[in-house]
Amino acid sequence: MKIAILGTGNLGLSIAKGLIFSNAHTSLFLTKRKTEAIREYEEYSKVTVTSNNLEAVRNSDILIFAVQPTQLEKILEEIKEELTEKHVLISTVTGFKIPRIEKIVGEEHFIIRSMPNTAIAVGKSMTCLCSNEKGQKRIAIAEAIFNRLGTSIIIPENKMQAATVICASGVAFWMRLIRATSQGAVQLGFDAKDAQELSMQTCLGAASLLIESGRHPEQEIDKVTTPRGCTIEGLNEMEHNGLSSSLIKGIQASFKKINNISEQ
Ligand SMILES: NC(=O)C1=CN([C@@H]2O[C@H](COP(=O)(O)OP(=O)(O)OC[C@H]3O[C@@H](n4cnc5c(N)ncnc54)[C@H](OP(=O)(O)O)[C@@H]3O)[C@@H](O)[C@H]2O)C=CC1
Ligand SMILES: O=C(O)[C@@H]1CCC=N1
Repeated sequence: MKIAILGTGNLGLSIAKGLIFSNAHTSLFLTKRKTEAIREYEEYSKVTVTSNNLEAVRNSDILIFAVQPTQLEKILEEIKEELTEKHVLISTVTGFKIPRIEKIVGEEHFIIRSMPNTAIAVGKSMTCLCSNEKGQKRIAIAEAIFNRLGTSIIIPENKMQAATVICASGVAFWMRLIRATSQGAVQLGFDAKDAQELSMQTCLGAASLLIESGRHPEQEIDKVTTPRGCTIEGLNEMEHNGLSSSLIKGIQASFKKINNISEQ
């Protein structure tokens, strides 16, 4: 696949790393205006680093846009005359809806919105996808790319904001939970390095149990909570202090904010 990432910042570079390390491209163009920070990626085979978006578009079939929301309109205006029927446009830009993209480049193009997360750099992104009507014919290409870099699901566009909160912001939420449990482990006597290892691996194991068994979290909790034991003691103390409620409220606040941003 001839792929271009237009806007190789945090997310764009995470996608690039995932593509490079899974050998998913036949050529990969990485663009940004100040290229010094990503110049080293030219060492990888079939990777071109450039500030020239038009060159990247001309030489690629799949265009992944990973600029900030305020930068997307400008870049679409810049490249729209270069678009042909071979191009599949995949936007990762938060809150920038498909009709707005169509208004700039035209409805005749294959347009897909994707919401990956930064775990794409290690091939573990949960990515949500949706498309315009035309794009339905090419969404399998986006699935193929993002399934190499984790897991993907197709959702209606009106759920993209919610998906952003749960999956993209979600990485930050889970990081805090890992940090908090590491801090707890340090207080119980582990050094910081071991504490983080215990916390990360336990988190991975818990998620893997659910993924592999298909069971509900409470079924797994029942297996751990010995009557009158330490697990239920700790769990109930966390709930008295609002663990579940605080997470749900945080998710709601995040969702409210994302809806406000995309109305602006
Ligand atoms: N971070 C995340 O977890 C997620 C982010 N997103 C979305 O992805 C998008 C990117 O986010 P993020 O990576 O964090 O943002 P960054 O600011 O890190 O990256 C944007 C990049 O775009 C480059 N850029 C800006 N204008 C142009 C241009 N005209 N031509 C070429 N490159 C350009 C910038 O570099 P330079 O200034 O050198 O040009 C910068 O490196 C956002 O819309 C965000 O909402 C979506 C899912 C998850
Ligand atoms: O925090 C944000 O607004 C963006 C969207 C999801 C991840 N980063």
